[in-house]
Amino acid sequence: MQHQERKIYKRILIMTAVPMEKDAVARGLQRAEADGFVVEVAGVGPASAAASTAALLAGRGFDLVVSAGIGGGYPGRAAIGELAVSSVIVAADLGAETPDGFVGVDKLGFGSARIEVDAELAARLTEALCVAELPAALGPALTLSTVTGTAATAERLAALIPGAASEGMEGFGVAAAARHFGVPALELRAISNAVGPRDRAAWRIPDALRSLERASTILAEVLR
Ligand SMILES: O=C(O)c1cccc(C(=O)CC[C@H]2O[C@@H](n3cnc4c(=O)[nH]cnc43)[C@H](O)[C@@H]2O)c1
Repeated sequence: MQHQERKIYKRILIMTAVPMEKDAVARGLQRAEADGFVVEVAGVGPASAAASTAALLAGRGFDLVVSAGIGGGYPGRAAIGELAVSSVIVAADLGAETPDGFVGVDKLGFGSARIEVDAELAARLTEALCVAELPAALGPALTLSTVTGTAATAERLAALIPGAASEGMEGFGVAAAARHFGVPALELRAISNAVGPRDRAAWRIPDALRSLERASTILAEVLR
């Protein structure tokens, strides 16, 4: 097996989209009696997330940024109430629509829609969550500006990004800001809904916030 270097992170910025996610993360960190963490609200969507994260990273000495919140889970990969840890963060709608379908920026040749994460940390966090009886999937975390609301789009995205585990609206924005400052990023989603046909009544936001709180305790323990 290839040896993966274990990096030590001491100053960690956690970006959530909304205050209720920030509060859940803060409760989890408090239970772990963690220090070195700052939790902030980024706003909803990749642009707001990137701008807020960049403003916080400028000159503040953070060495890891985590995008955390509730999210959609891809069927068969992450169920409601479970967790999803990013193996890579992907801007899934960054590209061009053509008569033959969607073409991503990588293929178009103007940048990349993928931001790599610290693979060793992602694997270690996923394992620690599972050991704590918080089922967690390790896989691509997709960022979209529009929440997926049809089976056709969910199937297209799952085929486009094999192994897609979660969907959110901020991860790539947070990670793009982190990359700009040379800081590694990770995404952690607590699943509130299945990615697929829109069924707002089936969303389980309180359950996902409870999972996010528990996962934040484990995140602090893993980073300690
Ligand atoms: O449509 C509604 O009534 C509604 C009410 C509350 C929240 C929403 C959202 O769309 C929340 C977006 C927010 O949550 C994340 N999120 C949660 N599930 C997903 C998803 O399946 N796909 C993308 N994003 C999701 C997202 O990161 C935002 O921060 C709607």
